[in-house]
Amino acid sequence: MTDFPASTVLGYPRIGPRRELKRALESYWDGSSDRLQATAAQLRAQTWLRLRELGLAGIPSNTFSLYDHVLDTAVLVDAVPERYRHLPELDRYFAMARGTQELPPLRMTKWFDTNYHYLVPEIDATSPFRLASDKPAAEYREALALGVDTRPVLLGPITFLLLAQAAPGSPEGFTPLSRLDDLLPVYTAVLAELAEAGATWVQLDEPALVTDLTPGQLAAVRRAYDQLASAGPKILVAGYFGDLGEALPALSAVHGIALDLVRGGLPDLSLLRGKTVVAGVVSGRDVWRTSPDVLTLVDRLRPHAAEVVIGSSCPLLHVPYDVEQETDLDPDLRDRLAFAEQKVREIVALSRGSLLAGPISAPVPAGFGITATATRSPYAIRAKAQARLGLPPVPTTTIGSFPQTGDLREARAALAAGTVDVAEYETRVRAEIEHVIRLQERLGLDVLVHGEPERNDMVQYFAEHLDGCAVTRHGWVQSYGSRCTRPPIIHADVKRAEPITVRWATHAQSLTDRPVKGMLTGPVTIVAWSFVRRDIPLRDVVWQLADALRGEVEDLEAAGIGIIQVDEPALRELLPLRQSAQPEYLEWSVGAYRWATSGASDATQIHTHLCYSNAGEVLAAIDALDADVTTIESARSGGTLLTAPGIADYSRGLGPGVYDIHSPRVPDVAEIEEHLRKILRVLPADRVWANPDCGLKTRAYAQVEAALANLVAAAARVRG
Ligand code: MET
Ligand SMILES: [Zn+2]
Repeated sequence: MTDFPASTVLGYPRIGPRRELKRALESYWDGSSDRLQATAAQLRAQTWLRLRELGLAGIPSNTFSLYDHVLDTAVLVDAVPERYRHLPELDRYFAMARGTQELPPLRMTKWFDTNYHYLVPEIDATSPFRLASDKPAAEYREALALGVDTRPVLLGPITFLLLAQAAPGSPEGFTPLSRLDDLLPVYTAVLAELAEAGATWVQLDEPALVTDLTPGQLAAVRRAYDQLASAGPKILVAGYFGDLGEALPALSAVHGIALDLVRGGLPDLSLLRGKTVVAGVVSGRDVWRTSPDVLTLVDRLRPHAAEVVIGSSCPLLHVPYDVEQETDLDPDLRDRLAFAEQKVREIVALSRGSLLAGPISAPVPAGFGITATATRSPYAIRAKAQARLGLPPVPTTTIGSFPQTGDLREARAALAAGTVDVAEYETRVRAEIEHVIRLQERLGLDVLVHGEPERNDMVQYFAEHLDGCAVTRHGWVQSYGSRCTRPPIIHADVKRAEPITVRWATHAQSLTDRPVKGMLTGPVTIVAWSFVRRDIPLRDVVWQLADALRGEVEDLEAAGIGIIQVDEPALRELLPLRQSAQPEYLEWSVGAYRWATSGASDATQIHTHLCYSNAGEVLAAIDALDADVTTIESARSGGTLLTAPGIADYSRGLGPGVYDIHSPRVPDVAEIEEHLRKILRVLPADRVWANPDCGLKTRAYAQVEAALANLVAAAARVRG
């Protein structure tokens, strides 16, 4: 019995090979174009037809989203909070995604251990679910009209509910998963609609099944899939980013399972009997070529399953489109790479037994590992030495970046195109730094920043200046909505050839008497937001970066910079999905951070910054970082940090963000003041800092000036 196409991917990038979706969204939002839906349809068609042209047999649909697939699912099942309901359809969708001047958006957080962000659905105890959109069936029919019979993809009900949060005001102890039985009829209805439209297989994405589940949650998995398996189409459950473990037996009713064989191992093979198995052997999480050796895994599966299909380990959402566009990359490196398009070719070739071995591992010396232990003097001693900074109670500061203006982007493009030389470009950067310093002085902030105008991106900038890292020109990966990043590729041992940030920081400090914070990106974050070599352990790469940054910290200090921030927003992101692996990770990641920062003298104030944290979850690790001051996202996460157990005992400086920077909305003084007062009820005034949730680079100057003026005013009020 073989009825599933022989090769497939679980999903594909959707931002567009030239970021067409980004452009279409931005011009829709600013009202300059109404081509959004047309562009979206074009991108979908282009993807289906391209995948077919590449010879892929099983082509997915409904992997497209105007903003986020979790948000799409909330809209699909009508899990729309009351406050957005008065808005017409598309405005409502974007209000949930981005907020409006009146309404904050849904909370946003990271999708498992990736750098993709999803919007967190709010589920209450009683609002009925109903099928409120025909997006999956409409996209299925759209593809069919082009002659492509696709496999619709839905976010599975378990992952949807586990990622959701209880709506504000829900009864004590309420969990969204308790609404599963109310939700399943809606899924049954979508599946029936898809069957009716002609779909034979439907893929349900359930990455939450690779995390630790309680017996009650596992029972919910079984209940859900026992029911959905008979809804009409055949069901393929995709559990990616790890091992399905205990969840696999609970999926006994479904027709097919997609296994992530890059992140996870082979499961108990007896559980695959009679099933279609998609062998996810081509990695959707890195950019390295696949070896034909992976076919040995496929051979191990074959005798146990009804059929085995070659596939990607996860949706290809997290890799760029096409390595052929990277004409500037060193050809030896490029030969070792595969982006989405190349991965599809690999999958097709593997399914035909014709994948050739290519250069795979790095032609570089083996990495070195550092495992030094590093400590600074006790905090009390440091705090005394740092009193020289003369800061007021509740000092005001920002997280580092100021708006990246069109001028700056133009200057960078001109530099890349060679129409502006380095000297001219740097003159413009210096002028921008001066502008940012003057603005902060005018606003009355206490600890200033240089604004990061020289950085296109907080990770890429360091990758450009470190040996062993390469950057791409077109390798964009969606981060959220219209936002993309170009993850660098760490392909060899990392070394710092010369100081990276010192001249920008010292220029900024030369312009003012107030302290300027030096600004570095931490080792874990650089690794989390890059594609990393596979031939040495991740921890060794992190430690190599930590050693390079340690040199930079020492150089900044020697150049007279008294406050140095080492950002680790991705610390939690790399936290292994299974609890059993977390302590080891935290030990080496925290150790690397301390190695990077512990060369600083007592009088130098070390800051760190975290976001997307569910900070309560990693409070012990934050504490172990031993930074003098930690600024952290809080407003956007609804202030949950302040109720985290142990928060009152946190003994060093803490700046829970007082407003969300992801939204264009300007917070007023009273709102910020209220946030600060809440913080001050939990923490003593001599440890509290006033700052936004995160950097300001995605905002416009008008918003930033207004918001920071209100921040300074609010801090002044609480000081009194
Ligand atoms: C995602 S964390 C950002 C930190 C960085 N220093 C900034 O302000 O942009
Ligand atoms: Zn941040």
